Amino acid sequence: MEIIRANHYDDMSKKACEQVVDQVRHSDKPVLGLATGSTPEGLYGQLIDQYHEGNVSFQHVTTCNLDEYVGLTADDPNSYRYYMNDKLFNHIDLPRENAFLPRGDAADPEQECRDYETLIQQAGQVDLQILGLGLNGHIGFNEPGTSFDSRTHVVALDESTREANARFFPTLDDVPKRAITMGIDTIMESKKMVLLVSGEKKAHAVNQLVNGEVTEAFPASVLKRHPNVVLIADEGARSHL
Ligand SMILES: O=P(O)(O)OC[C@H]1O[C@](O)(CO)[C@@H](O)[C@@H]1O
Repeated sequence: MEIIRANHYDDMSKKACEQVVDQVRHSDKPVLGLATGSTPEGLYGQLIDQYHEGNVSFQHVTTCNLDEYVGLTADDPNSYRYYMNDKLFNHIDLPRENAFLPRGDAADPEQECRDYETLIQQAGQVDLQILGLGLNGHIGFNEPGTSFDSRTHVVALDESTREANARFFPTLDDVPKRAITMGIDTIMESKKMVLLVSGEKKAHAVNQLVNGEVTEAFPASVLKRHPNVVLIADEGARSHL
């Protein structure tokens, strides 16, 4: 795993933006795997700036997001579809029909998982996957204990994850209890991964990732088995290394 040392959050976002722009410029039909949460917001802001400055176009890009809450519709402000529209898709020239997330309001979430797997295969596999890191080592919504062989599936969210994400909802009770997430094996099929981590509160998780063993108890540790992973971590996130 290559570690790129960023000074601070904006620097991390800039360095991640360079990776994405490079990928988009040098592929005919790039497939980007995208993530939500607070961490990639700066990256998305930088991508919008690059687009407005005429440095990159997304007309030939397909995107597949990692996850979505079960039960939320696309127009629910807490859905990840809404987040992606608001933070990125509404501001760039990505054809909307090329922007995929699992449908949180699908009548049959299990079937939606199977359909999403098919969709990723049809898109032609993810060239570059953006990842954030949960405090407990989760990637996507793959919580500790998730099999490394997992494909896209419905998960029951850890209480700690619901609490961490409660800041986006009116109350903790409003945070959905289930989500659809790409599985770990699905994520590992990406050709390249860029893991973004910022801030001292993630320093413990970064240390466990870099120096700990590969174990299903810490899902992100699986990334050490992938040949092409870049960790972009700012000073706070690296403070326990
Ligand atoms: O970037 P944040 O908000 O710290 O979240 C880290 C990870 O947790 C999730 O938000 C899920 O809880 C992921 O989507 C994200 O990658």
